[in-house]
Amino acid sequence: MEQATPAPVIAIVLAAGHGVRFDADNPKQLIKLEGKPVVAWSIDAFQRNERVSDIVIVVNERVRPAMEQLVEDYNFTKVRAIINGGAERVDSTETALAMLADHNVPANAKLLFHDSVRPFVSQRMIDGCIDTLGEFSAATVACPSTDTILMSQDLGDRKVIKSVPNRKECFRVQTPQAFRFETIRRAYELAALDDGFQPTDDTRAVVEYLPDIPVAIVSGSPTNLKITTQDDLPLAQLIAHNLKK
Ligand SMILES: Nc1ccn([C@@H]2O[C@H](COP(=O)(O)OP(=O)(O)OP(=O)(O)O)[C@@H](O)[C@H]2O)c(=O)n1
Ligand SMILES: C[C@](O)(CO)[C@H](O)COP(=O)(O)O
Repeated sequence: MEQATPAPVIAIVLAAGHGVRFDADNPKQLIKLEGKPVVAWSIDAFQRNERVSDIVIVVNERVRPAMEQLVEDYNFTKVRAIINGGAERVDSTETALAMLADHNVPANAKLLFHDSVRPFVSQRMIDGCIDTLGEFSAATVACPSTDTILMSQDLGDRKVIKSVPNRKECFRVQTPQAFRFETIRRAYELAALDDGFQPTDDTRAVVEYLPDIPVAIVSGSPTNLKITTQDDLPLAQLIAHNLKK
């Protein structure tokens, strides 16, 4: 009997941002933690996972030379392509989707989109995303919110509270965000018809444009932090130090 070919598992590491909130003159994806660039920590997690078959890195022109060099230096053998992203995160995702379609990646491929600046993604989270795509066609890593979240609105020049969602139902979204290729491609096709679409993550495209598709939550961790501003550095350095020990 013919065996069905297993779906490829492709990690897409988004590293085309300019890090304006961190320091636009010092790309945060390349700063070193315990001597290793932030993006190399991220790529390494997917390189080490035996179920991940391929890695695509999305870059901008400024970081490209350093990225090409570190892929060689760290012997990241699963990296199949380093492609140019776009102006916003959503544009970088779209570029990756177009490239995968051009390469005839099958519709059932499992795609894991990851922020290059979340260097401490764990094997448990990566495996959790891959497993969850056996049951759901969309999933995201997220962490229960320990703070109560406020929805705000403008009142003149002040922000005031509009509503207070139940904290027990609030999560802080992280990455990886995982999808069957056909699902995320369809969501982005629909989103492309909407001029106002400017989400900060990929799950939102599914939530808004494919409302019948549930997006499963995979348990995240506060250590899977995103390096966004300089304030995140001391904690990132501490985590890196403890992981290296
Ligand atoms: N056009 C963009 C914008 C962001 N990203 C990536 O998406 C992740 C999101 O993190 P974020 O903190 O928003 O990164 P930046 O966009 O670089 O930061 P800023 O908004 O401060 O400029 C990062 O790994 C970033 O490199 C991307 O690939 N393409
Ligand atoms: C995708 C994300 O990491 C989820 O927390 C985040 O939304 C992307 O970064 P940004 O700071 O919101 O642009």
